[in-house]
Amino acid sequence: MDQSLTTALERFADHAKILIALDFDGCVAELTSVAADARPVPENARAIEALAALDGVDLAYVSGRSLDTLRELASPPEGVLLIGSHGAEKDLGGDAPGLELSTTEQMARGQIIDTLTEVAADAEGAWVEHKPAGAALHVRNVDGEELAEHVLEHGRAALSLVDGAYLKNGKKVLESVVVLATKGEGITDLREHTSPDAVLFAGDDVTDEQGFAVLEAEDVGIKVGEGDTAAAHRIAAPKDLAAVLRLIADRRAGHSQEARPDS
Ligand SMILES: O=P(O)(O)OC[C@H]1O[C@H](O[C@H]2O[C@H](CO)[C@@H](O)[C@H](O)[C@H]2O)[C@H](O)[C@@H](O)[C@@H]1O
Repeated sequence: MDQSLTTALERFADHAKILIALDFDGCVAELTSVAADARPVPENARAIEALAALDGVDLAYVSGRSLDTLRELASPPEGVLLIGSHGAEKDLGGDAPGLELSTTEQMARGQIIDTLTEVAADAEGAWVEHKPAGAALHVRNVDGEELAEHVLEHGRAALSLVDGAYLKNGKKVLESVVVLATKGEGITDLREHTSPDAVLFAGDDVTDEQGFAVLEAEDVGIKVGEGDTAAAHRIAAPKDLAAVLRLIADRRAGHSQEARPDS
């Protein structure tokens, strides 16, 4: 870990109340060719469990996955807050109703699924994930970069004819949703809900940039992997996240036996 990240994490860990918000795929879990096979890297899962047990720490997943899928794949410890569907779904621990689509949105979602299913039928390896607010066209298993990009382009063109379909690009995936929401809005909701002194957000994909965009001076943004980013810090891969989380947990556990510096 480079010194600037270590210094930022130590400063972050010393705040009395912190929020740690984590993307799932490509951040807590390695990317997999079968989307349903994604699971937290075991060291990351252990570090998340350790943090969840500490006072003054709120943990959250901020993911493009649906809430149901996120719960199943991530198996978050009790009390972890969940933002799903790129901000369109929330579980902040209360009785708030789940995502409810209007009749128009339901029709648009149906058209998105039909449109992407037709596109995928033309390309071996492509498949469509049905999601609460839309659908995702996956091309990770399409043979060849050029063909995969062509399938995504076909999807974008076909979706341009669907009223109310908003597009989100990701890693080997084109998502289309009927509810406009972002991870930035999700992180802002989490900040309002938990009132932390500082927020850490880590993510690997294009949609995570909207999360980094809402971070403030005391916050820490960590990009996982390669690519342009607004995050101030970077780690190479999901397996490197555990060291980040452990540093925070160890420093806070150490301080809990003495007075916390800023409390
Ligand atoms: O915001 P995230 O938690 O990172 O979720 C983003 C999307 O992740 C999933 O797709 C990605 O991960 C798959 C498993 O590693 C991989 O096969 C796929 O190519 C990636 O795009 C998920 O299937 C989507 O629904 C999420 O929106």
